[in-house]
Amino acid sequence: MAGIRDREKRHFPLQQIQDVVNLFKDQLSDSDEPNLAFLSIVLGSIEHILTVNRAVPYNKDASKCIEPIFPVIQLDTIQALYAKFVTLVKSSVDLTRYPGEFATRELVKRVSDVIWSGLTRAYYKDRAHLQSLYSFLTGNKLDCFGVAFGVVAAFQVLGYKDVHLALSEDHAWVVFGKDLKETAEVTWHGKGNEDKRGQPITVGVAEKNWLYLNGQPVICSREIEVAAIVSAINPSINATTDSVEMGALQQELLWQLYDMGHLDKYPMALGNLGDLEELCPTLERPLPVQIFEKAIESSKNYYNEQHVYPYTYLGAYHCRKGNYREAMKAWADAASVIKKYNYTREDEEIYKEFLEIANDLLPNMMKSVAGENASRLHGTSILHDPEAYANFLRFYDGICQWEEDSPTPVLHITWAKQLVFSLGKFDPKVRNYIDIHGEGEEEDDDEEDEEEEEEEEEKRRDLEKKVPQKEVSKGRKRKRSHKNSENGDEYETNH
Ligand SMILES: CC1(C)CN=C(N2CCN(c3ncnc4sc(CC(F)F)cc34)CC2)S1
Repeated sequence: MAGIRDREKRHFPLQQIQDVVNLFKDQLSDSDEPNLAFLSIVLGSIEHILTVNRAVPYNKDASKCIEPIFPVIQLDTIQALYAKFVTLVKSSVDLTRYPGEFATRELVKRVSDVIWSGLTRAYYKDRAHLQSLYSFLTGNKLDCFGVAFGVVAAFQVLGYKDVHLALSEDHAWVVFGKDLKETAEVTWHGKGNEDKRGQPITVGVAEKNWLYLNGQPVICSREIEVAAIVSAINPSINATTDSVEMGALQQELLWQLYDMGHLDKYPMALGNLGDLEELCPTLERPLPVQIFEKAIESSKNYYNEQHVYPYTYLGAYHCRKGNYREAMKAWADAASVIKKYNYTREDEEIYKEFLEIANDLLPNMMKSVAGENASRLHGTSILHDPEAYANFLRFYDGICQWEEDSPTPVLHITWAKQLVFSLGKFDPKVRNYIDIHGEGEEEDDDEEDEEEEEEEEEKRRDLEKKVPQKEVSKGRKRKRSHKNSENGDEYETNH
C-alpha cells in the first residue's frame, strides 16, 4: 500500500465537513484502493475532538454552551499516526516467510496477534469511541469491531488484496485466500467467551446460528470496509447528548457512499442512515421508511433474508412515530426471520432486542391504544384489526419456533405474563376474522380435500358442542420447566 501521497495531502488541513466528504470521495473514486488505516485515523481524530476531548469555546454567557466549530485537522498529526501504524505492522511481520500472493491462516493469526498485543491489558470493552485506529494508536484500546478492522487495515499496509472484513449483526471476522474461500476469527465476542482467534468459521458453526447469520454475513470490499468505519462513527458525547457536527459528517459520508452504491449490500449501514434522516432530514433525499425498506430489500436480494435488524430498525421507527399497525408487521417479519435460527448463549444482543419488543414496546403500545377512546369506539384501532392480530400471533409464533430445538431456552414467566397482557387487549371479535393454518399446510384446492375439510369442520363443531364454551385445544399440552434466565428460578409453565 502506497503511503500518504499528494492525493491525500492536498485535502489538508481539513477545516469543515465538506473537506472530509471531498477526501472520502477522492479516496473512493481513486483507481487505487481507499487507504483504510489513513481514513480510520482521520475519522477517529475528528470524533475524538468533537466527542471525547471537546475544547468547547464558551461565549460570555457561560450557560449557553455553543457547538464547537469544526476542528482543524492538520496533515502532520495524521501522518505521524499513520507512520506509527505502518512501522508497527511492517516491523512485526517478516514477509519473506510468507512468499505467496494470498494470506495464509498462520499469517492472519500473526497479524491478529500484532493488533491484540498492542492493546492495554484491561479496559471497558463496550465503551464508545474505541472503534478506530486513532483509538488504537493513541490509547491502545479497540472494541471487538475495531480489532477486526485493524487486522484488515494491517493486511492492506502489507500489500495483500485478499483479506477482507466479514460482518454479522453482532460479530466481525475476516475472509481471505483465493476466491475468499477461507475464514478466520481475529477478535473476541461478547463477555466471558474464550476468543477463538485463528479458527475458521465452519458450516457447522454458522448453520442456524444468528451470530454468523447462517452463512450470510456482509463480505466487505474495500469500499464497504470504508462504509463500515463511517457506519461505526459514534457521535455521542454522553448518554444524552450527540455532537451535531459528528452526526452531520456521518450522514454526509453515508449519502456519499449510498450514491456510489456502496451501501447496496450493507443493510445495517442503510438502517443507520435511516435513523440519522429521522433526526435530521436531508432535503430531496428518500424518507426514513424508504431507506429502511431498501435495507430489507438488500437482505432479501443478497442475504437470503437471513438478517433481522432491517425489520427491527423499521419496527422501532414506526413505534416511535405511533404507527402501531406497521410496527406490529415489522416485528412479525423480524420474528419470521429469527424463527429459522437456534438460540445459543452468544446471541444475547438479539435476545435483548426481542425481549424489549415483547415485554416493553408491545405492552406499552397496547396500553396506549386501549386508552385512546376515539379509535376504540370507532373500531379503527389495532385492537379491532384482524391484520394486526395476525401479525401479533405471527410475532409470538416466530419466537416460540426460535426457541424450539435451541440449546438455550428463550421464554420465561415474564414473556408469558406480557403475552397474556397484550393478547387480552385485542377485542375478542377480532378472532373471528383470521384463518390460522399450521406451518407448511397448503391451501388445498381439489375436491376431496374440500370434503375432508368439511369433515374436519363437522368434527370441530361436534366437539365444540360437547365442550361447553371452552377453546377447543388445537395443540398438545407440553410441560416444560426451565431456568428463568433473570434470576435462575426453576418453575413450571404449560404451553
Ligand atoms: C435496530 C438496532 C437495534 C438499532 N441499531 C443497531 N445496530 C446494529 C449494529 N450496528 C452496526 N452497524 C453497522 N455495521 C455493523 S457491523 C456490527 C457487528 C460488529 F461486531 F462488527 C454491527 C454493526 C449499528 C447499530 S440494530
